Amino acid sequence: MNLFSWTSWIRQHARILLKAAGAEMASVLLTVLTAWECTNILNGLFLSSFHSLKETAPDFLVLFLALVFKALSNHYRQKKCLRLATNLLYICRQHLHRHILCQPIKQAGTLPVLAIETIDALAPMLTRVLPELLSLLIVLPVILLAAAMTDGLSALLFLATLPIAPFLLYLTGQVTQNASRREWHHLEELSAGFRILLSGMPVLKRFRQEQAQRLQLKQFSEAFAQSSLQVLRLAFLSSFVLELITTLSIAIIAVSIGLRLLAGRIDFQHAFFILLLTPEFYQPLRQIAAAFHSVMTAVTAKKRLQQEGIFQPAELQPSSPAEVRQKAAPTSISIRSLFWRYPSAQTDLFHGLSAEIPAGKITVITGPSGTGKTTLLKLIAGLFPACSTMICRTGGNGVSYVPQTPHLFAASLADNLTLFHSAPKGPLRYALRMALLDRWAKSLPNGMDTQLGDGGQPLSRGQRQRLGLARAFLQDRPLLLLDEPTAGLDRETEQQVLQSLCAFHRGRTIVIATHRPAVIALADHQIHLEPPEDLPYDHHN
Ligand SMILES: Nc1ncnc2c1ncn2[C@@H]1O[C@H](COP(=O)(O)OP(=O)(O)OP(=O)(O)O)[C@@H](O)[C@H]1O
Repeated sequence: MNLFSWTSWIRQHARILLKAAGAEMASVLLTVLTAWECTNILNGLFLSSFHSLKETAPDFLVLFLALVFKALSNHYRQKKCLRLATNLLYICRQHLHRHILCQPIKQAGTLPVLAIETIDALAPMLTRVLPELLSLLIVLPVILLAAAMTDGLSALLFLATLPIAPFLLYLTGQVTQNASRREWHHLEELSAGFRILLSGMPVLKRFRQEQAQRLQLKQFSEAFAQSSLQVLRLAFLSSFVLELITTLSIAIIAVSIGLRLLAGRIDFQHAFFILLLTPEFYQPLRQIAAAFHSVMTAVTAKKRLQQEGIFQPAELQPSSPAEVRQKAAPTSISIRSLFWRYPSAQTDLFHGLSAEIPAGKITVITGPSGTGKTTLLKLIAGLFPACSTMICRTGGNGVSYVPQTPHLFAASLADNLTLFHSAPKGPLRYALRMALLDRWAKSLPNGMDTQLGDGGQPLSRGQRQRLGLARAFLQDRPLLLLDEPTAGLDRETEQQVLQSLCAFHRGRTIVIATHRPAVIALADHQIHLEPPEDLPYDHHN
């Protein structure tokens, strides 16, 4: 994954990063202003021109405003970084889910760790480290410039002490990497151990062996605890060393200023100004050191996700309905000598099945119950792994599959329709109208924001099916696969749905598994499946 290939990542999030960088720039300029005002006030009150507090009032006002605006810009920058992190986690989870649905993950025991711990570990990288990296890039040059304009020697000392901390970070990073990798490995072992234990619990209980497993689980958790402690120890050590280095650097600069102040080679106002800026200069480095553990964890987590093959760089953008809404050539499908059986079955469901699905036409798959209509649709949709030479798709990419009972989430109607993507209102209304759900949606007290219960409560079976259809209309892909789309509908509603399908099908390929005569009558092409005794068969209409 190129999440941390900075060039592509920065390109994708350029706008939000620019806003965060703008806020950081404002914040550092306000820091310089605050330091200047502080020195001005102290200088005025104790050493020179001002005689009363009243005369310092304008400086106090500027100081107060600078502090307020600095807090606001910090808050704004933090908000932007949080948004980046949320976005990143959303994309990561989306890829993980896609990965799980497309190809089963080899070691199912690692799944909870991947889904929860590994992906969550990426967040602090953006919420804690990214703001500090931004600071590093913006704060350092600005403060260096301010120092150079005030006192050249201090600026030189800043420059000389600066590379020590990153060099140390690099060295500790090398050491910590292995420890962090071990920590993840033990966490995955522990999770897999739990999973196996839970799935085997009925058998273990029957043979009264459940207590015997405690020892192994104990070993797993101890190994994980040890490796976590090792990482924390290293992280603590690296933070301590960096803290020490930055404190020493601050001390060197403070001593140099103090000596020159005593010798009269620098005036109080400038010396105090530099002294106030010095901790600010090293602050981003200290923060990065404090978040060093998060960095190491995020780097290892990223590698772990890459190893699972969950991310491909080009796939990083979420595919929203709007993005998929592209005009592509309708798909044609060629099924050649398809052999297929469910892993748990004794016989082939398809034994040398051949059929053609022409582009831009409505094809129905018919046949007695249990002959594999649903399975064939799933194979075409790519939900089951089948050899690509057996089912060959040409034309536009993108499939919408509407199962017999579409899965509905305990979420708003809009989210159920868009599958949690954002979509403009126009296409949403169009999709609902095409699925004959527009009047019903309008009658709802909260319209599109109405919350549905788990499994789509309180929608009727027909409404659920039509909501599945509305999803497909919204996705607008060149190949539409429908499993019994009118099974729960009365004749009149069925006719209306079929009219919608006819209107929608122009330029798209539609494949419908059905028993209903009205749907069969609509088709341009038919594939009839026979029960397995009649094998082998060939279906060209
Ligand atoms: N997950 C599964 N594991 C094992 N066998 C399955 C699985 N799903 C379906 N089958 C079997 O595969 C055969 C075909 O099922 P499928 O649902 O594709 O048939 P269908 O023609 O769509 O049936 P219907 O018209 O009743 O919907 C059936 O014998 C079914 O029992």
